[in-house]
Amino acid sequence: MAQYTRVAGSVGLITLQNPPVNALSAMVRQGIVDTMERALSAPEVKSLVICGQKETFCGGADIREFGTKMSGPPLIPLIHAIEASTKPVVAAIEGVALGGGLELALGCHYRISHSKAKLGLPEVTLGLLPAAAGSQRLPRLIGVPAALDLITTGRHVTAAEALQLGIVDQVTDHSTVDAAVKFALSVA
Ligand SMILES: CC/C=C\CC(=O)SCCNC(=O)CCNC(=O)[C@H](O)C(C)(C)COP(=O)(O)OP(=O)(O)OC[C@H]1O[C@@H](n2cnc3c(N)ncnc32)[C@H](O)[C@@H]1OP(=O)(O)O
Repeated sequence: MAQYTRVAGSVGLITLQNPPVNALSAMVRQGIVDTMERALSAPEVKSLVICGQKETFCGGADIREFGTKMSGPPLIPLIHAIEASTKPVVAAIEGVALGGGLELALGCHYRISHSKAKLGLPEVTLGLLPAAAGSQRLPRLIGVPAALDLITTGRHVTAAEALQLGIVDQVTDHSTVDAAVKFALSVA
């Protein structure tokens, strides 16, 4: 699921909650849809931050649901709705942003990463390609050669490399959520 709180007066904070890596289960996807709707319809909320609980952003699709019947809202329109949000959305990336987790972050307008975070599109290691528009958003953000490298190798990049490539906008050694909330206030 996803928890919604309002912080710093005008920032809607959406926290993904699905231990151990906040994977995008049906309940988490539904939680994102519900909390986004709540934040977008609240006039006092001017910008949003999406983070994961327990210092991990998101490990991607929930591998425990592989081979089960699809339920809950699909990921592609959900990420599109975030991208289309009239209120700026900032991803606060700690731990990992992998697969669908990075695709979710790529749909946000800005990404702030902790210095120890790892980001990547490891779908190829499962015999898949990024299917939630990561294969379009990543090349748009960092160019085709760098995106092709990440998509075809599935390698994880450090926060420092992600900053150098242009995947993230800022890296912090301190509280990523605090940095993302400050950033969200500045772009509201
Ligand atoms: C439309 C399609 C959208 C998206 C496609 C995808 O997202 S494909 C999936 C992409 N994600 C991955 O491939 C991530 C796979 N996981 C890892 O690489 C590592 O587990 C990770 C996250 C780097 C953590 O590594 P670490 O060595 O720290 O721990 P460990 O591998 O032992 O994992 C800890 C527990 O987390 C569980 N877990 C990991 N990933 C997922 C996941 N995606 N969904 C559900 N659960 C996940 C793992 O099973 C361990 O559980 P445990 O009960 O402790 O054994």
